[in-house]
Amino acid sequence: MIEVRDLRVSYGGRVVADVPELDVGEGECVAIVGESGSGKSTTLLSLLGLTSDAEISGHVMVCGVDVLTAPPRRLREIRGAKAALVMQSPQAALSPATRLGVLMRRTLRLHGRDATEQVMAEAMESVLLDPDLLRRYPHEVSGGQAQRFAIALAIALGAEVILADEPTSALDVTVQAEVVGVLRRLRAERGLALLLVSHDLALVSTIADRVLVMKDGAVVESGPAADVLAAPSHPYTRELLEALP
Ligand SMILES: Nc1ncnc2c1ncn2[C@@H]1O[C@H](COP(=O)(O)OP(=O)(O)OP(=O)(O)O)[C@@H](O)[C@H]1O
Repeated sequence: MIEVRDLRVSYGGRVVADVPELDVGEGECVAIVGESGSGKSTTLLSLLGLTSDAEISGHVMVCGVDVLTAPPRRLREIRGAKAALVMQSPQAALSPATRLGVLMRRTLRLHGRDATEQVMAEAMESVLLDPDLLRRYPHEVSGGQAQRFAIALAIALGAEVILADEPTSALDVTVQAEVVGVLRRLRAERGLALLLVSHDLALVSTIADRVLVMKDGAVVESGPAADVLAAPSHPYTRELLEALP
């Protein structure tokens, strides 16, 4: 689903992300962790060609598309459809005067998909949301429901990969668990691949198969999540773990 080799992203000659290898297969979850400014979001965004001012080199395949060489038309085909981006604050991205159902219908049509009540209801049910919520405005749902709606939108569009940037850090702890539960379920039931950016190692330990630890733009450690989190080999990873509450 995602295959990255020797990815290097720079702004004004300064390398902000240098990722030698990153693979996410069907049904897998890989997490990129590291402190603020370490290059996590830049890495994620560059996988969808969303770093417009950056100089980028390397090889990036996402859902069969060679992202760094593909024409814009090919990139638009995967963005938001096969590969969906889920951001920290979904409510900020939802238009305040548009009901959720209207937004879902418009988005489906924009991507040339059927927007039947059944398709929309199934997408809502896949994230454990009542389809009746489609009648509500964004301010009438909770943060956790809005985040699950963002995931439902991705599912309705046929997403095979979700790239999630701090998807739970704007939510309180119990609601975080709901969102993580939904993501786990989608992996198991639909083989959804998940690339997760987070600074929250407790969250990562509950969902990720593999972890990449970034510091100052470089990958300082990577491997199976259980190994990296149980016995970190790099001092920086140990520091991150010690900083856990
Ligand atoms: N458009 C841009 N122009 C110039 N520099 C940028 C741009 N976007 C990001 N950077 C720089 O790239 C570096 C990595 O930023 P990035 O947002 O990827 O880090 P991060 O690990 O995701 O941090 P956070 O957790 O705070 O989002 C930072 O030094 C940032 O200032």
